[in-house]
Amino acid sequence: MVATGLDPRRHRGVVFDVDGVITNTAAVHAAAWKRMFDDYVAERPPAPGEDHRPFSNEDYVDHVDGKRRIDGVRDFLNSRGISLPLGGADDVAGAHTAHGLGKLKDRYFTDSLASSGTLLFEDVVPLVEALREHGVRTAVVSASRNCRAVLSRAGAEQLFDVLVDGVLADDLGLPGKPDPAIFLKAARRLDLPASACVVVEDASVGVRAGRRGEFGRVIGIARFGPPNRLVRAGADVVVSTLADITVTTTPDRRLSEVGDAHRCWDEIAQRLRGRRVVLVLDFDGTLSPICDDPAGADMSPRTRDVLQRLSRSIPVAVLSGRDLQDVRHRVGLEDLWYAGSHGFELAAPGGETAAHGLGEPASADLDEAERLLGAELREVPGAEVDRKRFALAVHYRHVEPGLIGDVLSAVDRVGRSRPTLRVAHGRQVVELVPDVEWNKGWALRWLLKRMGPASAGAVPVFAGDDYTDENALHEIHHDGVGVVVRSAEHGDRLTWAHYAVNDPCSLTELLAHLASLAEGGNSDRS
Ligand SMILES: O=P(O)(O)OC[C@H]1O[C@H](O[C@H]2O[C@H](CO)[C@@H](O)[C@H](O)[C@H]2O)[C@H](O)[C@@H](O)[C@@H]1O
Repeated sequence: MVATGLDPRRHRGVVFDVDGVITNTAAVHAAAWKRMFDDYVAERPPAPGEDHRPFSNEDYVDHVDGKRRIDGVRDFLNSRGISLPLGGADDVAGAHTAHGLGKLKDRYFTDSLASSGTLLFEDVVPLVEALREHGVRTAVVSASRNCRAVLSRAGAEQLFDVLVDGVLADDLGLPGKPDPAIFLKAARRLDLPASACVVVEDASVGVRAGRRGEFGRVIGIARFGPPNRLVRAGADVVVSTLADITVTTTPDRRLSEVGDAHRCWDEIAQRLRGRRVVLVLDFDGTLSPICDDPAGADMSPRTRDVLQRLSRSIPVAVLSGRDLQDVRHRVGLEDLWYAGSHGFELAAPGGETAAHGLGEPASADLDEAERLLGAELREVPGAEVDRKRFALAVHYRHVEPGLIGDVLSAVDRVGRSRPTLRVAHGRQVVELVPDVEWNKGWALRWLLKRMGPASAGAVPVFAGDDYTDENALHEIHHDGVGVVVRSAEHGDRLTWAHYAVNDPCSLTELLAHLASLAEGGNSDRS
């Protein structure tokens, strides 16, 4: 299991499940279920097709954990071939109906709650305080109708900004997990879109609900067992304690301090071996060496071969600042995913394109900026205006040093005068991009969600060279492997990367090792 980071600039809310995530009550629930089911099946006369073995931990995890009480009764009994009338809310505890058994379980639970010791896990308060310091809002969500009582016993009733519990869910007629309704209600009460919220869950049904609700990130927490079931359910990352979740905004290592990826290959291979891997790569300065003419950039045949080979074993995407069709054409491999304009649009293997729409409102301002800057910079020798669908780049690699300031201020002025645009910088290039919360990091997650089942729960590996790539390196800092391609232009700047290579050629050789690893062959370097 790994540590993971939340970035308050994009994760503006965190929605926690209660039992097993913030309170140590999963075991109390499990014991209450077991006592009720074991007594019931022991008394029930044997019948063909029915399985009367005692209720186990696996039964708790597979059929009951995270669900509404009535769904838990029904799903467990179904799994044993036992059918029971549903009954009604007025049934007495212990009546031989789903409602009656549910009520009995609830009585056992509330009786043991009264005598339980400390309920709040000790890693909860430090994380909630760190989130609050960074302005991240918090919610608790539970299918349990006892949620308020549990929080009160745990002394945590006032800790969170929003509470959505089983009582409210029933009043509103919200379906239980894996339907995401209860999580979406919490996001709405936080005044945030689901994409800006993180779900933290210990139950498979809850992880599935987070995914179905398209939350920004779904963190599984497996406090007492292996992470696999949560990974299978679609968790982006699985931690073993909330202390593994950090709230961070700045990198703390320089390019010179990051380990050479070739020398650290054994360590990288160890992190990736036996795991599913998704590879996302920047293009200019990463796959293709930087050259004087942006139109002349190309990948070596060797790099193309290695990418082709990789794409046979793992999903591979190229995520570029270039226009989508431009980068697709330059790489020229059909089986890859492509994202262009810094991830404002993408193409699946075969070419079907999609855009998430965030760039559209900026289109008219980009057209106007293209017209204005085209006219103004025509007189500046070497300045080159390069329009992509959702960005406008101005290259100044060939502008004499004394005039570069003029180019930068012209772009800055035009950008500032257009409400939908902002300025971004790259290698000898300044760009106007849609002024929305979007960058290569968000684009990387967007890609991963669309790359199909092979990318769900996989370890993301990303390589890039430029400032804009740092957003993607940051995004995967805690659950992936990030490689930066060093360059003299970038001196010794800070980076989120875990490893570095010296140039695109060296990256290609690293990717060749990755291909061997993905093919299951001997990936050790000779
Ligand atoms: O995200 P990327 O794939 O790295 O694209 C970033 C920009 O790359 C290109 O410009 C850079 O590469 C050129 C060719 O080597 C070089 O001449 C230029 O100075 C670099 O900035 C591309 O032309 C831009 O559109 C991309 O935004």
